[in-house]
Amino acid sequence: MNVSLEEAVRASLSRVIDPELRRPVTELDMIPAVRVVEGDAGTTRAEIDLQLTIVGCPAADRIERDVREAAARVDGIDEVAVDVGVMDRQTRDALIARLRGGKARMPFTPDSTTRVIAVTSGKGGVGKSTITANLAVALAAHGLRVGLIDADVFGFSIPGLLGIEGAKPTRVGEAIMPPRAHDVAVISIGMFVDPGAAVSWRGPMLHRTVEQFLTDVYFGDLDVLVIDMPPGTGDVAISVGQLLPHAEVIVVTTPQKAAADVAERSAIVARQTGQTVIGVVENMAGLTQPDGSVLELFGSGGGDDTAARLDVPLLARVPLSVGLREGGDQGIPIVTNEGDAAGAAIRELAAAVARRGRGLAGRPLGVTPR
Ligand SMILES: Nc1ncnc2c1ncn2[C@@H]1O[C@H](COP(=O)(O)OP(=O)(O)OP(=O)(O)O)[C@@H](O)[C@H]1O
Repeated sequence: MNVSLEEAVRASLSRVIDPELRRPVTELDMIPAVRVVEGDAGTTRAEIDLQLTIVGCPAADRIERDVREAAARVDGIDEVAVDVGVMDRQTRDALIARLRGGKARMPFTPDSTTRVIAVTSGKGGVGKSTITANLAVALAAHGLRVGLIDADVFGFSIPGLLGIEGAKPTRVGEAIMPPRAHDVAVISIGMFVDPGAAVSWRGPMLHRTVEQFLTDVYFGDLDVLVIDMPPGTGDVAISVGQLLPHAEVIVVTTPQKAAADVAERSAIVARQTGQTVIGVVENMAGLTQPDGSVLELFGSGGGDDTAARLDVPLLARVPLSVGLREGGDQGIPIVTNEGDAAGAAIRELAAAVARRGRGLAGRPLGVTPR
């Protein structure tokens, strides 16, 4: 037994990160034992016990490979043997409880450090989900830890927009591990229902689903949680309002006057629940043609009009863009493409949102009563 080499192997393993839990495997009770022994022909062999959180862990191969490589990098280690097993239930439950800080309750409370940004619209088809998916990816590109909840239960489209259609969350005990795409942890009702199935739930079921997404999904520590709201002012909007009264709301509208009218209503519902409307995004704004003229397919003025009526800033004007639409169809967010004007507008939106920081809305002020 070589104690200092064992310590060196452990130190190297502490840099192996579980891709789902986003923590070092050594902090996750996944490495119960490291032994350094003399191998055949006088070599020095590291023997590592690796305990995965669940049977059939989708990241198993990657974790095992990373563990093997990390141990092999240690000076003085000639061979590595990894014995892969699975945690017993007690260890797993204790781990999940520890990760959640002992909290079985919703972590996104007003006093948490995670900003919640709900993206809403008055009516469907204005590009709310496309803007939300791109905004989340652009915020992650700023180095923020970002989660995304697709609360558009009846019209979920986020998995497709991010190129993870068919991805399933992993269950670790009671906790649900969200799939990741473009550095964003994503959960959607689309991951739980059969492909092509229509969701036709009533209010209490919708409320429970939103609650479960907020409570049972393990997002880890997030800087920002972005929520793709269903269009309009229905049950989900009210549930999110009750569960997340401190959320900041972005209203998406088109330049059309009729869209601006209904957009205002969704903002009013948000305000009634105590949420703060931080601004408006005008989507499908004028498209610059090759000859330099601007095609205003949906008219103009809807964004400014909505912002003025709500007394909030117009945060971005996102032009009509073939690239944005194609990117959505292909699951490649346009913000990853430097050349597109719509992508640039959403990146600027993300920069403005990131700059804004978290306001005091719904937050305990920490004033000591006298
Ligand atoms: N700026 C844009 N330029 C071109 N096409 C766009 C733009 N924004 C969105 N689209 C397209 O418009 C359609 C509707 O977009 P999206 O699904 O994001 O709308 P939505 O408001 O979320 O709708 P719903 O709430 O009904 O799900 C999609 O096909 C999308 O690719």
